[in-house]
Amino acid sequence: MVAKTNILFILNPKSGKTSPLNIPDLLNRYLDAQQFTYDLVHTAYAGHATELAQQGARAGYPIIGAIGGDGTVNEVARGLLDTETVLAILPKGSGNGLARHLGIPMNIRHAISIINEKHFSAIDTCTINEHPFFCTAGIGFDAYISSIFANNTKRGLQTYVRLVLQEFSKFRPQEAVLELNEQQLKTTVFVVAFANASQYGNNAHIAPKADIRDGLLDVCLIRDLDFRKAINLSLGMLTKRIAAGSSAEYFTTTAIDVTSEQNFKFHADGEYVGEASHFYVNIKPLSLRVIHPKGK
Ligand SMILES: Nc1ncnc2c1ncn2[C@@H]1O[C@H](COP(=O)(O)OP(=O)(O)OP(=O)(O)O)[C@@H](O)[C@H]1O
Repeated sequence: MVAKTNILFILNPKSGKTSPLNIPDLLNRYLDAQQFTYDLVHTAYAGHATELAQQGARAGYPIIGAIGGDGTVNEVARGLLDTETVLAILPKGSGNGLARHLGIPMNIRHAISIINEKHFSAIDTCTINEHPFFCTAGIGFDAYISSIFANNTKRGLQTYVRLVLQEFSKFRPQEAVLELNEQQLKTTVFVVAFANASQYGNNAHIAPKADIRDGLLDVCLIRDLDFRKAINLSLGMLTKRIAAGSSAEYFTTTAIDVTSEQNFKFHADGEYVGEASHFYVNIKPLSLRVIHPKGK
């Protein structure tokens, strides 16, 4: 008899919608019991998922599943960097940027069926000032919104859109110097987005051409925006046509430095990290194994 693969699932009970999904029931019904057994643990605090993932990898689980949103996926994935352990994602957040990029279904039952197929490949991973990210990081307006969002009791897309509309007119772009590909660019910055995957989540494609296995960061620079351009840009993100407009400029690189006189707020995978006046963002090619549908 072939030994079954034991999966450790790490569930963030705080992520996603208020109506709780019965995860054990879904796993018992839809995870292929011929192939797999599983253990399920809950996170007890922010950051716990990284500790649990590291412990799980050391204990020899060949697959560790993150059940939550992008914050949870980030925490689990950073615990699996430089290990052989394969990440699985059961999306339960509101954004689910990495899952969407990889073609993982938003429906948990269907996402479990992707695990049953056991198809995985390696993807690139990135860091911003030593903070790992897997989907996108950024400085400027998107990070400013994530800093307010972090203190908000309500999460989800509606809250996010409300905050964007409320804060847009208050936000002031800042000067910065970008250094990449042996060139310097002194510019006003509304947003610089560093994209490993194409989207922020919620199918908002900030860098539609980003390829998660090409060893390159896609850098999106938005120098300044008025309200009319912001509406066009938002529509462009949702239709993957942002690059056709004039507000966003794109560069590809393996590493980028950003310096400024004033601090910028920054986020990694949508979670607010803090402020800094110097950023170093780089990419580590094919450094994380992830389960995803074949052909994605
Ligand atoms: N038990 C816990 N109690 C409080 N916070 C937690 C707990 N476990 C994890 N967290 C934190 O919850 C935050 C949000 O998690 P996550 O991003 O997965 O969900 P979400 O915000 O609902 O999804 P999305 O980012 O897709 O909108 C993360 O920053 C994580 O550190």
